[in-house]
Amino acid sequence: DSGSAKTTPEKDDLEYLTPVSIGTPPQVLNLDFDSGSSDLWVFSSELPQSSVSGQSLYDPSKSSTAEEVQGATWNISYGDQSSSNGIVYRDVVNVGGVEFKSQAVEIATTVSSQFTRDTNNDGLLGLAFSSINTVQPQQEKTFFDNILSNLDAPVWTADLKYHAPGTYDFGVIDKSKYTGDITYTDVDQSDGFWMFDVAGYGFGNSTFKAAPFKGIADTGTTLAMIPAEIAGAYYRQVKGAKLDSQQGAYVFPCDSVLPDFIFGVGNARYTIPGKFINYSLLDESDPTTCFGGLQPDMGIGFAILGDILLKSTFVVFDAGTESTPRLGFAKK
Ligand SMILES: NCc1ccc(-c2ccco2)nc1
Repeated sequence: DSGSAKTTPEKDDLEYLTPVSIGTPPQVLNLDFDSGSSDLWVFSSELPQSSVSGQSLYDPSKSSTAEEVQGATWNISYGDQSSSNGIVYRDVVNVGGVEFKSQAVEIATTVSSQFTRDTNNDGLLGLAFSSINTVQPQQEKTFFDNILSNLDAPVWTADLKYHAPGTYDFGVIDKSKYTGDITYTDVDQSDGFWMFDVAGYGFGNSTFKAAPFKGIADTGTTLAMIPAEIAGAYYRQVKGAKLDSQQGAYVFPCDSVLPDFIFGVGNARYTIPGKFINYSLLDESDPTTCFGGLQPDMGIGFAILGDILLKSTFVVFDAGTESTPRLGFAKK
């Protein structure tokens, strides 16, 4: 098998939403594919109306193939302090033409206010490792893990774009989506993430610094959270940039010309255009102050390489054959 699904950015590329068919007859929900977590959860008919504001709801009672997983529950909280929890069904799930007949579909009975406010996001589809799936008492597998043995190649790929739709592919590496060679690097899955070594960085007129740091490839995070000293050095190149202590984030005059940011994978070098790093207005009411796409990580011990970085490349998430997973990066 192989398949391809179009993914569409919300405003400012806050997140990318991908249609997923669930159940019989198919109920289509737009999910946030998240390589930083491992639960497939959806807004559901079991939520109180006060928690729903326009989202599409999965209703298992309307699916002839839905079966409740008796006694199973789930409960997840994310780095942005959002959270959700509920109970578990199994049902047919189809992503871009690739189908799994008994995927754990975790239906939300509670969602935090951030999710309620995010009106186009109908839930998340986790693509990190199944070892951090939150279902109890028996952990469930991710969609990728479930379909892996049926895929023509043990991979999924992300081709995210700046302010434009992109694609998530499963089981195939589409040569039309990148240029040059793919540079692969080993993944340490011990924390359940796609964690790898960034070989170093560079920006503006500074030369590339071979100072490696660990990071996770996280399609479900908007920005790139990098070591604080690197973020500080980058914004010192931007006239008028400052660390907004209230936000704990760098802001700068919106008319700033931001330097490109270079990151290394192995011997390869990739460029995040400065344009991508001029992420958005800090506040709709102040058109002069903008918010950076590169921000300091919160000292959690690794960088979080989210969409700001990923959208500048074509990324291969490779489960590997002798189960040694790896990440591939290519220019595009
Ligand atoms: N990194 C996973 C993730 C994705 C989306 C969200 C989210 C959307 C609206 C509110 O919170 N939170 C965490």
